Amino acid sequence: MADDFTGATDLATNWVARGVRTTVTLGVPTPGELAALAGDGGGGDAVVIALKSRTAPVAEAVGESLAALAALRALGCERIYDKYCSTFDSTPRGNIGPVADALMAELGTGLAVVVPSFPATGRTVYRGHLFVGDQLLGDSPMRHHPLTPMTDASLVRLLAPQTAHPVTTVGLDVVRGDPRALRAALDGAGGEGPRYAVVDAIDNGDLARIAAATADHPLVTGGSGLALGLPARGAPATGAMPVIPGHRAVLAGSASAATRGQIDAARSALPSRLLDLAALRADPAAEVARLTEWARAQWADAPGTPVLVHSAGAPEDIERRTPEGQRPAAELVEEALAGCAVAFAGAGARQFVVAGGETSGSVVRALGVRRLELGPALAPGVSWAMGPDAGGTRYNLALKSGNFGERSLFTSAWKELG
Ligand SMILES: Nc1ncnc2c1ncn2[C@@H]1O[C@H](COP(=O)(O)OP(=O)(O)OP(=O)(O)O)[C@@H](O)[C@H]1O
Ligand SMILES: O=C(O)[C@@H](O)C(=O)CO
Repeated sequence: MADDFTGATDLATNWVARGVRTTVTLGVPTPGELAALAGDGGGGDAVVIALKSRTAPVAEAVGESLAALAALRALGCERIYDKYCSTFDSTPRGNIGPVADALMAELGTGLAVVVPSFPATGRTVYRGHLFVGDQLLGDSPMRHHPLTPMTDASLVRLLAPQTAHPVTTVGLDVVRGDPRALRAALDGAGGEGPRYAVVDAIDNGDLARIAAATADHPLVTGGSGLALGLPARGAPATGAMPVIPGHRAVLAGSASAATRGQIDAARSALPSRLLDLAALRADPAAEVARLTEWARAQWADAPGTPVLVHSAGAPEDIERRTPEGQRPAAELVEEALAGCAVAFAGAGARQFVVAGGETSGSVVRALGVRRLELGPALAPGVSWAMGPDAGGTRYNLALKSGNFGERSLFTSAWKELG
């Protein structure tokens, strides 16, 4: 299970790359959807349930995660991967700790590894500290995140306030040493109550060692990198994803540095609009209608051209304090981009790149898409996918984590769709 929608396709991308046939469900499957998944052979070798729980109230995040666990068990899943952000996005109150505590209790396991490392995207863990490229997490642009500013890099200090269980570390020397010593360090059978082990990993070889040592663990937690540690089961398990013809749009509600770079690179090539927070506060529906008229005009002028709607081209666009008596910008932006998705779909858009996990959650829920099959990969942790809404209208969706992808992604992604 993943705590946001881009995280879900990120994990699925890595499993698919290792030859694991993977289905993504958007939200906890209903009994009917579970029956359909079971009928399709359990959805493949793995199922990822995408939640929108990263910034939800703690009790809601725990409740949704336990519901996801029940659904996965009903499908016969024996090993659970609790996927959170590779930059450990959370607040001192949660939700990473409370969710993992609840999963450990439910699964009756004595130890859960904590492995945010994802070297292909620059996330590495050394001596229990999380790096983003060359910077410690707390010095990286993540310190300015609108919802979960990350101002420390010590995973022990970040996790400890979120859980009553001890948080221990396993150093790179142990990871790279005798596999029996690594297994022993990750043995949760001590009987002293549950604990966490933050495990160092700075390359994919380290992740493979950790994956081997935890192969019989009922629960692992981390970013998606650990999935790359699985032995490959053959060629990447992408099916032949159908390309759904229709207009194209990029909806970027991520304010992360990589997304801002992608917006900057795309603005000279694509027609673009920055969301106007004042106009959204005055009349959100009218603003979405204006954007839709504008998009229609762009598609009429240049069929096949993607339009770009974004909420933060520069750090100054990020509203850090909500004006007295007003709705928070994050809520307005998510609602507006979800509204654009529905209205653009009504105008014939079928291919969307969506940037940001919370944003993707809002957009995909609004479109009513509940299940995705993965297609070609666009970048580490990012793939095209295809999913239908309740009425059977199908979409190609690339749900891009805020900090993932090359600068050119918003213009280059479309090549994969022909
Ligand atoms: N200009 C802005 N001012 C304040 N908040 C904004 C602004 N633009 C976007 N936001 C909000 O910031 C949040 C960004 O979160 P989101 O998860 O979508 O992106 P991200 O954190 O960059 O991506 P990911 O979680 O995949 O790393 C959203 O709730 C969005 O509505
Ligand atoms: O792990 C990551 O960095 C991403 O999948 C993510 O969760 C961003 O929301």
